Amino acid sequence: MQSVNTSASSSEENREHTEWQELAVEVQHLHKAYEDHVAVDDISFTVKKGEIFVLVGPNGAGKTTAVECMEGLRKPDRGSVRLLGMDPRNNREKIFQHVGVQLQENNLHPRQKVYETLEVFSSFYSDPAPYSQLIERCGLEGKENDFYGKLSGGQKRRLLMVLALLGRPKLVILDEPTSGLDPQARYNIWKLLEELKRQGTTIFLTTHYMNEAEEHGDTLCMIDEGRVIAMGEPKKLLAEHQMGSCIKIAECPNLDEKKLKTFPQVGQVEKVDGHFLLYGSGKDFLPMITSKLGKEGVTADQIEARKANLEDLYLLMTGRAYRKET
Ligand SMILES: Nc1ncnc2c1ncn2[C@@H]1O[C@H](COP(=O)(O)OP(=O)(O)OP(=O)(O)O)[C@@H](O)[C@H]1O
Repeated sequence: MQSVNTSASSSEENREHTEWQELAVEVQHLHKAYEDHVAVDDISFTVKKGEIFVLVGPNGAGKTTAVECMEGLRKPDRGSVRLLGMDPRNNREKIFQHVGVQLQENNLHPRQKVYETLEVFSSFYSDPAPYSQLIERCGLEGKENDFYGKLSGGQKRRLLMVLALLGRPKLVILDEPTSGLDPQARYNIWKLLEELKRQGTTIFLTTHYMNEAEEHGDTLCMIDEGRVIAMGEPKKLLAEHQMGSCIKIAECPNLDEKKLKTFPQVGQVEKVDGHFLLYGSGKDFLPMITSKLGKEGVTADQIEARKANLEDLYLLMTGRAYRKET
């Protein structure tokens, strides 16, 4: 009897240990308020080692606050954060050696040259990555002798990315790394992040670009008003919400949202600026709906069909109107 119990408990411990070893980030019941304004309201998620985890949400949703709590820069009111098994507020030195964090733009001195900044940051690590390769990958070659303050916004952002990667981190935390970058720079940054992922680096980032989240994210976490509203693999999230295809229909006197919702295989219906958006899935969804619409007097030129995407889901879940910020 005893040996069964021992083995059960040790297998339980092993399971927990293995689970823990597979996690790069664990955020549990995180809560943070600024005076009486709750910015992060009881959010929990885990990031598996080696994945790209994307946090999205409207302006003011609480992403940066959550990221700053994760980085140990803000003290949560409640809840816990573990990065590679460590509390970021109590293990700053160790975390710094293994977790690459993208600094804010105003953290660097404008009169320091790019190469001086890189030299200083390299000296913090026992085995830094060769910065010449990283600046080339981030499109900053030739800028080594420029003052930081003279770089463009996009170049500054790319330098901050290089600094985050200098220590060969196991985990990288990036707040809107591709924001404000031109399409070529975005493409190159994603190529680099995908390569790091293949080498085993875990990547956590926030973005407003839903196409990037859909294309590169292994797991997506959507927050709104400080709370998690959807989480999972992008493709599975779309499937769960029956968002395979989107049919845009011009408004027509015979149709309303209630009626459209009764059509077969329809998951979601939205009325936007003089037309309806009808989301659904199933292999005969498009021909069936087109035929049903034809019977209601809708002509082919009043219908547009396309694949539904994560931006559709995001807009559906977070709404299209601006929120009043408090
Ligand atoms: N230092 C602060 N003091 C008071 N309120 C703050 C502070 N920082 C953020 N807030 C408020 O907390 C809420 C969440 O802000 P946060 O910056 O975390 O959102 P976000 O999702 O990162 O937004 P964005 O996409 O615009 O960067 C907002 O309502 C914001 O006004």
